[in-house]
Formats: sequence, C-alpha cells, structure tokens
Amino acid sequence: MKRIRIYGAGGHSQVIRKVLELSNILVTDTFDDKPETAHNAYDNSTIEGGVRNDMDSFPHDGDPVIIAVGNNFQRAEIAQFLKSDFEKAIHPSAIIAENAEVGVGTVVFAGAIIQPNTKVGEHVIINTAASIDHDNIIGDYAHISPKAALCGHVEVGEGSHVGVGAVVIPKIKIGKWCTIGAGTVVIRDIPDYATVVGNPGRIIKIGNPFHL
Ligand SMILES: CC(=O)SCCNC(=O)CCNC(=O)[C@H](O)C(C)(C)COP(=O)(O)OP(=O)(O)OC[C@H]1O[C@@H](n2cnc3c(N)ncnc32)[C@H](O)[C@@H]1OP(=O)(O)O
Repeated sequence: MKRIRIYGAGGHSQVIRKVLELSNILVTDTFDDKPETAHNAYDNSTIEGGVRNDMDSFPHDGDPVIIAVGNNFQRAEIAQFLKSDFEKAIHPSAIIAENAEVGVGTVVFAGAIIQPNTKVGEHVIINTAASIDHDNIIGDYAHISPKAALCGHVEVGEGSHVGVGAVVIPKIKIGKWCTIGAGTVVIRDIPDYATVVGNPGRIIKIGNPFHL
C-alpha cells in the first residue's frame, strides 16, 4: 500500500484525506504548524508540530508529503522549507486527459476535469468540479476553486487564486499571485498581483502580497 504524510490538518486537509482513502493510500503522519488548534475528523492520531519554527527537527526523510494548506502563500513557503519528496492526490472521479500533465504536490478533487495539452504545475489545488480546458498552463501554487471554468489556452500564473465559480474566456493570461473573486468573469489579461472582481472582471487592487 502506498504511504503518504500530510502537512496541514485543517478543512482542506480533510478533503485530501478522503481522496487518499479512496485511492487506497495510507496516511502515516499528520503535521500542522498549530497542532493544538488543528482538527482531524478522520482518526484520533496525534498531529505533530510543523517545521516552520524548527526546520532541523522535521523528519524530511521518509514517506512523501502532501502540503494540505489552502493558502497559496503558506503552501509555497512550506514547499521551500521541506526537503522531502512530494506526492499528488487525484480523486478517482476526476477526469484528466492522457496527455495532460499534473505536477508533484498537486491535488485534484472530485469531479474536476483537466482537458488535453494542459499543464498543471506543482503544489496546485484543482478544487471540486473545476473545469480546466485544453491547452491551459496553471502555475505552481495556484488554486482553481470549486466550479471555476477556464476555457481553452488560458494561463494562470504562479500562486494565483481563481475564486469559486469564476469564468475565464479563451486565451486569457492571468499573472502571478492574482486573486480572481468568486463568480468573476475574466475577459481581459490580468497583470501580476491584481485582485479582480465582477462581470466583466475589473481590477480593484494591485499589490505584491509579499511586500504588503
Ligand atoms: C472549498 C473552498 O472554500 S475554496 C475557497 C474559494 N474562495 C473564494 O472563491 C473566495 C474568493 N474571494 C472573494 O471573492 C473576495 O471577495 C475577494 C478576495 C475578491 C475580495 O476580498 P477583499 O479584498 O476583502 O475585498 P472587499 O470585500 O473589501 O470588497 C471590495 C469591493 O469588491 C466587491 N467584491 C468583492 N468580492 C466580489 C466578488 N466576488 N464579486 C463582485 N464584487 C466583489 C465588494 O462588494 C467591494 O465593492 P465596493 O468597494 O463597491 O463596496
């Protein structure tokens, strides 16, 4: 039986655990940066402290890790710290074209669809019933939320979050570390670090989140 360790024990982690359970993958350890407040609805196993305050003592070697942290910045930060191997988790009901690529550390949830020639980076979240059509490029640490629909030839930059139910028309390029609001309809290219809302999508702020 394949074995895996999970870093993160909140709600997002619970969804990942269900995917792993259905895929017959055993969770051997769970870590969280705040184990005292983390919840773990699937068993009573101990949640161990994280690495961020004590990088040296984290057991980097061992079973591969999935970073089960929904916040894109935090997931990216943890990925830089860990020297472990990473795994992906793909729900059995997800439909992924044979020639689509999905990077390590990435999770694909129930009912998601990834069409031909699409490349999904590392540590990405493709959330429940998200639809990613042909020839997309989804950058590392991005999050495509539930029921978001990306048409053909869309690019989503590193760390960008496409909100629940957002729609992106064909050939649009969304920059890195952008936030696309819930239900937004994106009809123009979006520059790096922009927050966009509404239909048609309009930029309400631009700011590098690492410098705020
Ligand atoms: C399983 C899961 O849970 S996956 C998680 C998925 N999560 C999401 O999809 C959440 C997406 N987040 C949003 O849509 C948020 O509203 C954000 C990030 C776009 C904006 O958040 P904030 O920066 O806090 O903006 P704030 O709430 O102050 O709103 C600013 C303005 O934008 C408007 N606005 C905010 N979000 C939206 C939206 N989705 N659509 C239309 N207008 C919006 C507000 O009404 C407000 O307008 P006003 O200035 O005229 O009053």
